[in-house]
Amino acid sequence: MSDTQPQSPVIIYTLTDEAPFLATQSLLPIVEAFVESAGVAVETRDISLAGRILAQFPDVLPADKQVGDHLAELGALATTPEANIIKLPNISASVPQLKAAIKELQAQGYPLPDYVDEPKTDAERDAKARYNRVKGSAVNPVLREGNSDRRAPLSVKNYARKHPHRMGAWSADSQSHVAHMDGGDFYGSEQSLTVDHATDVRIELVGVDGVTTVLKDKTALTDGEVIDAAVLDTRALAQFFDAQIDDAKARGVLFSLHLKATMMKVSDPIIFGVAVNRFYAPVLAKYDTELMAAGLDTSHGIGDLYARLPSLPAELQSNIKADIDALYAQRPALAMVNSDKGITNLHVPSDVIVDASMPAMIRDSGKMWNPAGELQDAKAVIPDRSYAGIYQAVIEDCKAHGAFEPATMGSVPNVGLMAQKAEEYGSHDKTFRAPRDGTIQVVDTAGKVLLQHAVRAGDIWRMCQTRDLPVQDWVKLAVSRARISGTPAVFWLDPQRAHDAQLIAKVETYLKDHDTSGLDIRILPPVEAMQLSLDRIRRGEDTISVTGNVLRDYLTDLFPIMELGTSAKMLSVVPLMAGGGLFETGAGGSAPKHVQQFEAEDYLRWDSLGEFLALAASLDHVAETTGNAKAKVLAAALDVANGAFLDNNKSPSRKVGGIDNRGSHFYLAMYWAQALAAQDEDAELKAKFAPLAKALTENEDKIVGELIAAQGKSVELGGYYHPDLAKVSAAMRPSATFNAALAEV
Ligand SMILES: NC(=O)C1=CN([C@@H]2O[C@H](COP(=O)(O)OP(=O)(O)OC[C@H]3O[C@@H](n4cnc5c(N)ncnc54)[C@H](OP(=O)(O)O)[C@@H]3O)[C@@H](O)[C@H]2O)C=CC1
Ligand SMILES: O=C(O)CCC(=O)C(=O)O
Ligand SMILES: [Mg+2]
Repeated sequence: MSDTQPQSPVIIYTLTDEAPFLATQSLLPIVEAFVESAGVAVETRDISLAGRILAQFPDVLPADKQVGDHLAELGALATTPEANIIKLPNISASVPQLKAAIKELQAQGYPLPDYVDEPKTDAERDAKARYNRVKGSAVNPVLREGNSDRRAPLSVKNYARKHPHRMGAWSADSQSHVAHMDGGDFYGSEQSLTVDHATDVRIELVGVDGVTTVLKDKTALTDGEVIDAAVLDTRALAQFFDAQIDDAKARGVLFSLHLKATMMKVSDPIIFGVAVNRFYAPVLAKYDTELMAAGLDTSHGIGDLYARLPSLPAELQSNIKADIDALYAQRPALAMVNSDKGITNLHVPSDVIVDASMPAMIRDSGKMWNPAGELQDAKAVIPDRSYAGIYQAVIEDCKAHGAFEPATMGSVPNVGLMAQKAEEYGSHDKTFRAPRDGTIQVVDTAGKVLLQHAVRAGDIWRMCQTRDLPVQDWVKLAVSRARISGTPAVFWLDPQRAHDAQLIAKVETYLKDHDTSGLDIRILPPVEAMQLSLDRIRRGEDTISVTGNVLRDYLTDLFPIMELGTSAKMLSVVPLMAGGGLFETGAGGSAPKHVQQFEAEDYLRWDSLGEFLALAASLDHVAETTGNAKAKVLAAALDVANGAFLDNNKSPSRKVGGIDNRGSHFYLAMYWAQALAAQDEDAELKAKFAPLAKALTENEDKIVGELIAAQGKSVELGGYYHPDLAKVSAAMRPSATFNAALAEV
């Protein structure tokens, strides 16, 4: 870049999946029309599941069907000061989702290889290895080169207080509870240490048979990083599930399993599979030979059994189905994902994801849907003790004091340790299912054993890394948020946990690097931190939660869902350690059920407020880092527009006939143009947007009429994972009047 020809700042807007992707086809043309007036370029990059799959096969696809590896490109960009990325939620694919996406792409004429569960040839192994790269949470860890700052902006919090969402009432005799193991879990077996110099380690299994197998030959450790390892005893896990199945039956509550099989893509599908194996044990044992021959893999859910049934003789199929139905009569009822369609909690591992599923249960009086389509008390099974206790604390608090009140409750923003694949969410390449009995050990280049566990075949062992610079950055961010907001900040760390004990030492050291005078900064074990935060929100007081990567994920759905009704309304900023900015939109997912509704009735319920907030933060970042005064004016006007959007309650309503996502985008554009026309800081922008403000204001009824007239019929998008762009764009921009007004800018 030369001094004479400065490149214009670039905002990267990501193209993802499902509801946020659909919404983008309506919002992006608006964003472009506004942002380019500040000399800021908006570019897109495709990080959708389909895009990520295609990017793995440049050698297989014909030239006209090849796509670049946009994720790798953005991952590199995130480590530079120029990064300014708006990241929408994307699918973290389970294997059933991955297979469905591959099938769809093949049907569209992409000559992709199949995903073979048990590859036999080199070509099959190569294809599976490539597919594994896009499986699970494959995007966020690559882009998150910084820690996270998630909170409800004041305007959003005020809106929620003024228009409180409905919270299900809680009764003191609710039977709902959390069940976890008492031993044999990761929590109980964790070992941890801080390495005092950079080194490489090897992970190996020394078998009781005397044979040593290298599980991962090299992992680079940096000076001062914390490493830990833990093992989950899968036999203890199976016994635990058996006991919980019996207990749920005895108490007459739903059996419900809450894991993060998407993000914890190696460990949690195995745990999920053990639960499926135990719940359906009598049927799986009876037909073991046939089901194994059919290729059943229960870590993909009982849905995998139904998917494989067609390959069996008709009579066998109906016998298996009848036996499963008979088993349901003896088992506790399962919590349902979709009771109309008979989709249970154990069908697909990506349907029930703990960060969103537990808050939804707490919001609904501690109940979940039963097979009859009614709400019922549930046993929430969260096997590992590391984080299960926090949910039990919330349940007990609701039983004692009733549901939380959005109109009066305080807020719990979060500062989360996330950078450089911190903690469990970076452990996938170091997670193994023990192939044989023996000892798994972590050995450095000098031959010293740093960590070791005795394992039995089938146990799940994992190692995590937490680098030092991210910890320093996290402590700094926590102090800065506490200072700016004047709010107490609590580090949720458990001295009984080996890993947390190492972090506590670091936090105590690095807090001394900052001026903390007058600040209330504490370190508390998670359950106590939860209780303190709950007591305070009931009094209307705010408390910053400063947490590791997993609690960051859990708490930033839990508190927003209680406070705001949804995590879509969160501001979610990742100040990148290299100086760039990553602006995530909301804290939730991609809401697949919204797509189903759109296809059925041309109505998109997705709320893009998270995108609006991210865009304002991204423009602010442009202004701060490049001195672009027009970007500053645009950002300030967008803030005003977001306020008007909330005050006038223009979020999508839930049903056909109200304004949906597209209508909400029109209102954002109108308020933004009005705010630009009303400001006097930049005459050029004022002149440019005054005509748009006038056109949109005068045509409000006409445009809303056109947008509502489009609703109420089915829509065909030419694909689910890889829809036809022209069809989506046409469906998402049905108002000719609005489109024409935008085109004038
Ligand atoms: N950052 C990312 O990339 C993330 C991606 N995911 C992915 O999203 C998918 C679904 O995950 P799940 O755990 O079910 O989480 P979701 O957040 O998608 O679902 C929970 C519920 O949150 C509400 N919700 C979330 N965002 C919005 C929005 N913008 N507008 C309106 N409602 C919203 C809806 O609830 P209601 O109907 O009650 O209003 C939704 O059904 C998975 O594929 C997962 O991998 C998940 C989390 C983060
Ligand atoms: O990456 C994912 O799969 C989910 C991310 C998530 O839930 C979060 O960051 O809150
Ligand atoms: Mg989350």
